[in-house]
Amino acid sequence: MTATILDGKATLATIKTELAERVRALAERGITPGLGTVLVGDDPASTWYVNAKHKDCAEIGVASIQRHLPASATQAEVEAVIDELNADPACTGFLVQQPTGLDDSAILARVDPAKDVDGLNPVNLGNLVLGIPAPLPCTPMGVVELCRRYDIPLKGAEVVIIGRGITVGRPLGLILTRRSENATVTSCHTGTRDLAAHTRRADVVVAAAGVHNILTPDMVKPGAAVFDVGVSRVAGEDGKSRVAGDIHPAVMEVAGWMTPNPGGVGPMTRALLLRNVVESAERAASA
Ligand SMILES: Nc1nc(=O)c2c([nH]1)NC[C@@H]1CN(c3ccc(C(=O)N[C@@H](CCC(=O)O)C(=O)O)cc3)C=[N+]21
Repeated sequence: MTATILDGKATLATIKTELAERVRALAERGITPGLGTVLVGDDPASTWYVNAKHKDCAEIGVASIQRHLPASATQAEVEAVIDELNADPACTGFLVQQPTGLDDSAILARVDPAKDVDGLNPVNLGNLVLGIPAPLPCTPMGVVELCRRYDIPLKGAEVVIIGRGITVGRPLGLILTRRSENATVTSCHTGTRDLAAHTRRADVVVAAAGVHNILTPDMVKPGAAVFDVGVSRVAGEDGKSRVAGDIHPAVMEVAGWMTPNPGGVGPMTRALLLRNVVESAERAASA
C-alpha cells in the first residue's frame, strides 16, 4: 500500500479561491481586510514565511501592512508597533513573526484578541479551553481542515500528538477533543516512556516535535493518517540545507494518508491564517 498524499499546496489554492469570494463580498460593503506582519531581524526562513503570507494576501484582495524592525529592536519598540497596529483600523488582523528573540509571551499577550490572527493570544487560547468561539491557531486548524477535505474520520479516532508546544501540539489536543471533532487524544512528549507503543495504536499521528525522522515505519499502524508538522533543516545531497520533517519518508509505504513536507502542513498554516484574516474583518464589519 502507498499512502494518499494530503496535498497542502493544492488545498491552499482551493481555500484561496473560496476566500477571494468572501473578500469580494466585503469589498461590496466598502471593507478591505488588511493583514499586518511584524518581523524582527533578518532570519532568512522568517523573511520567506512573511513574504509568502503577503503574496497570499495580494492574490485574494487582502491589503498588506508590513513592519520590519532591526534585530537590535527592544521589547518596548516591538510593543510600540503592536500598540500602533492594535489602533490602526486598516489593519484588521496582524501577527508578530516568531521567534523574535524577545519575550514572545508578552508580545502575544499585547495583541488585541480581536486582531489576533495567529489565535495564540492568551485570551483566545483561554476561549478555546472554555469553548467560546474565537480565532483558532493556524497550524492545528490546518491539520483539521485537511482531515475534513480528505474525509479522514476524527469522531472516535485514536489520535496521537507528538509534541506539546504552544503553537501546535497543545492547542491541537484542545481542538480535537471538542464535541465537534470528538477524537480521543494522547499527548506524547519528551517524558513519554514508550512512544512507539502509543503511535502503533493510533488512527491519526501528528508529529510536531521538531525532531527529524522521529516517526519511522515500524511505529505506524497500516492505513493510519500521518501529519508531518516538523520543520528541521538537514544537509541535502548538494550540501545545501533543505527542509526535513519529523516523519521518515518510508512511512509512506505503511500509512493510509500522509502529508508531504514541504507541501503539506506548511501551506495549510498559511491557508488558515488567511481565513482568520478574512473572518476578523467580517466580525469587525458586523460589530
Ligand atoms: N507568529 C507566527 N505565526 C506563524 O504562523 C509562524 C510563526 N510566527 N513563526 C514560524 C512558523 C512557521 N510557519 C510556516 C508557515 C508556512 C510554511 C510554508 O508554507 N512552508 C512551505 C515551504 C517550505 C520551504 O520550502 O521552506 C511548505 O511546507 O511547503 C512553513 C512554516 C509559520 N509560523
